[in-house]
Order: sequence, then C-alpha cells, then structure tokens
Amino acid sequence: MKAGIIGATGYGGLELLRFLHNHKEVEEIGLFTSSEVGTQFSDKFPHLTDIYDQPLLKLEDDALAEYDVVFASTPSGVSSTIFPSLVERGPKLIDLSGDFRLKNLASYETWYKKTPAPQEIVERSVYGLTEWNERAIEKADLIANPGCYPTAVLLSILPLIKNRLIDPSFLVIDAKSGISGAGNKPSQATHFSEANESFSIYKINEHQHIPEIEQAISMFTDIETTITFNTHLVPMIRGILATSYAQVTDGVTQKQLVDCLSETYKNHPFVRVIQEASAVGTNRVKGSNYCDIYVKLDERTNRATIIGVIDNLVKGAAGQAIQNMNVQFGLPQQTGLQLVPYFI
Ligand SMILES: NC(=O)C1=CN([C@@H]2O[C@H](COP(=O)(O)OP(=O)(O)OC[C@H]3O[C@@H](n4cnc5c(N)ncnc54)[C@H](OP(=O)(O)O)[C@@H]3O)[C@@H](O)[C@H]2O)C=CC1
Ligand SMILES: CC(=O)N[C@@H](CCC(=O)OP(=O)(O)O)C(=O)O
Repeated sequence: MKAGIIGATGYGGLELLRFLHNHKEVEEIGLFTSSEVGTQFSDKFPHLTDIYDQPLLKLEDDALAEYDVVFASTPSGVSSTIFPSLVERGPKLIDLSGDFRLKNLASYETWYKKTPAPQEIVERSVYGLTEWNERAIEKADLIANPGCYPTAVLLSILPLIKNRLIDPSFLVIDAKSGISGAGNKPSQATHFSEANESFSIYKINEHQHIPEIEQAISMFTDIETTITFNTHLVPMIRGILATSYAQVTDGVTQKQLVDCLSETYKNHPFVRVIQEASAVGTNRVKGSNYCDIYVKLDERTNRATIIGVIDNLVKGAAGQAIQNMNVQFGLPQQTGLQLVPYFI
C-alpha cells in the first residue's frame, strides 16, 4: 500500500509516520507539506536521518490521488478544502481534524468558528470510533477520526449509557491533557515557562468536543443529552485522563458496571478494563494505542466515577486513524500498532 500524509511535519503526522513505518502492508509513505516543499524530511527532523531523507512533497490533487490512503493531520478548516476533490478519485481518506465529524454544519461553524465542509461530503463521512462503528468503517471512503478527548470519554461511558446503568441526563466530565494535544505551533499557553509547574483550565464550557461527544452519544445509544465538559492542561507531553461522574440507575452494583465494560470490550484488543485504581495513569498507555478504562461506584452517593485514559497522539489521533485504515482495508486491527506502552 502507498500512504500519503498531509501535515506530515506536525505532531499527528510524525506519529502517523512512526506507526506506518512499522506497518507490514505499507510500502511507501508520501510526506506532503503546505509550507516546506522540497525540504529533506531528515533535515527538518534529524532523528529521521537515514530513515526518511526524502523531500517534502507539494500538496496537489493529482499527486495525492496516486495513493491508496491519504491522511490529513492538519488544523481545522484545511481538510474541508482538500478532501472534497479527492473523494471518488481512488484513495481512502482519513481526517484527523474536526472538519467532517459534526453532521450539523451550523454546529461546526458555531464551535470551530470556521467555514464547514460541503454538506454532501460531511454526509458521506463515517465517524471513526473504531470499537463502536466497525461495520460502517469497513465500507467508508472518508473517515472522520474522533477527537482526542471524545475518544477517552466515549469509550469509557458509552457502554454504561447504552445498557442504561447510568443516567445520561446529568453527565459531568472533567478531562486533562498533555501539551502535545495543542500541536507543534508554539503559543503563550504552551510556552514552557508558563505551562510547566502549572495546571490550568481552558475553553470553559466552550470546548469544540462538546457537540462531538453529544452527537456520538445520540448516534450510538439513541439518547439525546447535553453534557458538562471541561478541559485542563497538565505539564506533561503526552496523555489524556478523562473523568466522568454520573448518577447510577437504582440498584446497580459495582460488579454490574465492571461486567458491562468487560463484556462490551472482550473482543476489542485496544480497550483494557482496569481492575485496580493504582494501575490507572497516562504512563500506562503512553506511546501505545490502548485506551484503559476504570469505573468505581460510590455507594454513599450512588454516583459512579468513570475514567478513560489514552495517549492523545496515538489512540487519540494517529493510532486510531491507522486502526481505522486497517478496518477499511480488511486487515487485522492491530497491524502496525502493536507497540507496548513506554511506561517510563
Ligand atoms: N495533537 C493531538 O493530540 C491531536 C490532534 N488532533 C487534530 O489533528 C490535527 C493535527 O494536529 P497536530 O498534528 O497536533 O497539529 P500540528 O500543528 O502539530 O500540525 C499540523 C500540520 O498541518 C500543516 N498545515 C498547517 N496549515 C496548513 C494548511 N493551511 N494547509 C495544509 N497543511 C497545513 C502543517 O504542516 P506544513 O506547514 O508542513 O504543511 C502542520 O505541521 C488538528 O486538526 C488537531 O486538532 C486530533 C487529535 C489529537
Ligand atoms: C491540549 C489541547 O489544546 N488540546 C486540543 C485538542 C483538540 C484537538 O485536537 O482538536 P480537534 O480534535 O477538534 O481537531 C484542544 O483542547 O483544543
């Protein structure tokens, strides 16, 4: 297979390259840029010397159409202008940005403050939460890869909502991310001397992943709800830990909650139901495509604390994108993704 990466110089692009390099079906990787055409990739990233010395390629439809699969790992508002002319030209398309996730275009405009993609293209895109949408992904020519936070949140709460074990009408979600979630473009908020030794909240009640999580709850459980969702920046590079709080349906036990999660994911290699709270942490998944989930019932309040942990750049971005590619091409989901977590 030939794989093309748009936005190869970004964090998501570099992670795509790291995993595709290990993918036994991928023979060629084209690295595309909007700003550095002709630059030798290893001159920009010396850690890839003797591995990827090839020049960065110009973004052109005819060049992209030569690939079997094209990933876009670009800021929002970019793939919506590139992918529409590539649909039906050959490559399977996988977008890591939010451009094709929200089916309601007005909602995209409100939350992303960008011009939405054409309606007919958004309609044919398939939401790539692999564990929940495999049948549709198999047939998809355009995948909207989920956001990093929604991946951690949805994988941990969807089984409990679908099985009516928790009350979806009052969900409070408190999520924390490492700084690589903000991409490679420096900003005041990600400046080392301001982000390190600090812990901050951002986009309070205004995060663009709110409508995505609500849409997915509706899509996979048929329940319409609104959520409270807030995000925090943690002075570490990788990782997301999302904690959701929900009222448990009367009579539901700890065992029922754990059994529901275990049963849902028993045939899904990248979701692990963790039994011990001490084993929950971002370093348990770092560099890997795992999503670890954990649930604990507080019998005093009848509320459950539900946790999802991922590496934002892997299961939250490049890893899940390649998992989706594997499903689209009829390959085992783990192909190219079997790296164990770094831990330290
Ligand atoms: N970082 C994360 O943890 C996650 C990110 N995402 C989403 O994935 C996408 C990529 O994220 P990330 O890799 O972190 O972002 P980065 O900022 O690290 O990289 C984005 C890349 O896109 C390219 N780019 C920028 N502007 C344009 C343009 N106008 N046209 C074409 N290419 C452009 C740039 O490369 P060049 O200048 O070479 O073209 C840049 O290196 C974003 O939409 C992000 O929201 C999703 C989940 C997790
Ligand atoms: C730490 C940090 O800033 N994270 C980013 C991650 C969002 C993202 O990747 O955006 P889309 O998924 O919508 O494309 C944020 O909170 O906006």
